[in-house]
Amino acid sequence: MRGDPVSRMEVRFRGALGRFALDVAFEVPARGITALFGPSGCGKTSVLRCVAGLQRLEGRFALDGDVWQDGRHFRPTHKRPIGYVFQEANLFPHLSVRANLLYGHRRTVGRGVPETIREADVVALLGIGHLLDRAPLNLSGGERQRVAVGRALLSQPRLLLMDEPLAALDRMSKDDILPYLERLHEVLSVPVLYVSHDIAEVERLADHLVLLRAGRVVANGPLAELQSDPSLPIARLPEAGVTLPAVVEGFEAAYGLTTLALDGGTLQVPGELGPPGSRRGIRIAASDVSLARRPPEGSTILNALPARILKAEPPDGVQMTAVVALGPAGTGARLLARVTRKSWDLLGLAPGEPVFAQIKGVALVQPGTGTDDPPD
Ligand SMILES: Nc1ncnc2c1ncn2[C@@H]1O[C@H](COP(=O)(O)OP(=O)(O)OP(=O)(O)O)[C@@H](O)[C@H]1O
Repeated sequence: MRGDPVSRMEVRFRGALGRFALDVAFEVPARGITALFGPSGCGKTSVLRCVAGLQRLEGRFALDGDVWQDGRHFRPTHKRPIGYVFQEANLFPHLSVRANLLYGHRRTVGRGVPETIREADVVALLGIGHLLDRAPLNLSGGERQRVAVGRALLSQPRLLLMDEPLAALDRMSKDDILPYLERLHEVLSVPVLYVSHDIAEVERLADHLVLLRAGRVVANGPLAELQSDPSLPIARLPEAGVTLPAVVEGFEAAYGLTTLALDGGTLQVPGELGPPGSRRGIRIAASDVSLARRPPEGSTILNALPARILKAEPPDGVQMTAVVALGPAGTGARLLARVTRKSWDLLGLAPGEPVFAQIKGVALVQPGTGTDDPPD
C-alpha cells in the first residue's frame, strides 16, 4: 500500500517571519514518515504552516508533482488535501468521538473526494472503537490524540502534518500511543511530515529526517544515514545511537539468549525474540559501544564484533564519536561508538583501522520502522 517509490515532496520556502529568517529547501520521499527535527525555535512549525498554506512565504511546494504553491500559484489552505494534528487534540467538546471523527469525512467524502481511508479501519488501527460514544472531556490525553489522528485521517488527506503530537503527553501516555502511530505507519500509505524535538520519538517513527537549525536545513536523508554521520549535531547528543534492522537466527534456551543477525555480524541479546527468520528492529546507543584492538579475553561482554573505523569527530574533543562499519572489511551496518580522545590516541586508532566493537546494550524497537530492509 506504500506509494510509488519515486514520488517526492518538494519543499522550498524563504522569507522573514518577524525577525526570524526561514530559508529551507529539501526534497523527501512522498511516503513514510519524514521528521523535521531541530532545537526549539529553528523553524519546524513554520515549515508545516507554510506547507499547510497557513503562512505565506515565497517558495514552492509540490506533492508527487501536484503543485500547491509556486511563483504564480498559491492554493489556499482549505483546498489543500491535508490532515493536521497539533500538540493539543482540539476536539469539538460538544460532539461525541464518533461525530468528531466524521467531521472531516463529511466535508470531503460528502463532497466527492474518493474514500481511500475508511472509518472502520481507522477505528480499528487506533483502538478507539470503545470510545465512539464518549465525549472528548471523558478521554485521557493519549485517547484524545488518537481520536485527533483518526479525525485527520478520515478527511482523506494526501499528506498528514503532525506538529509535536505527543509533546503534551506524559511519558506513559506517549508510550501508549507510539505503537498505534507505528502501526499506522506500517499500514497506511499517506505520507507524514512529523515535527518533533524528541530524538527517541523520531527514531521510533521516522524513515527520513530533515535536520533544521536557525531556519535552515543542516541535513536531509534516510534516518539511519543521518544517525551514523558523526559530523551532524544528533551524533553529539548524549543519547545518540543508531537503529538497525535485524533477523532472529535462533534462541539458546539454556541461557535465555536470542541470536540476531545484522548486516555484518551477529549479536546475542536477552529474551526470546521470536521464531527464526522474524524481523526485529534494534537500537544501539553510542554510549553502549566501545572499541578494542583485539577480541576481548576474560571479559563479560558477549558481543564484540569485527568492524572498521570510518571516521571520528570532533577530533579535538574530550569525547569523540566514532562511526564504525561492521564486518572485517567494514562493509556492514554502521554503529556509533563513544570514546575518549585519550583512549583513541593510546590505541593509535584512525579511520580505516580494524577494530572490535564491544556492545554492552541493545534496545528493541518496532520492526520495519526507522530501518531499511533487513539483511538477507
Ligand atoms: N508569524 C510570525 N511572526 C513573527 N515571528 C514568528 C512568526 N512565526 C514564527 N516566528 C518566529 O520564528 C521562529 C521559529 O518558530 P517556529 O515555531 O517555527 O520554531 P519551532 O522550531 O517549531 O520551535 P518549537 O520547537 O519551540 O515549537 C521563532 O523565533 C518564532 O518566534
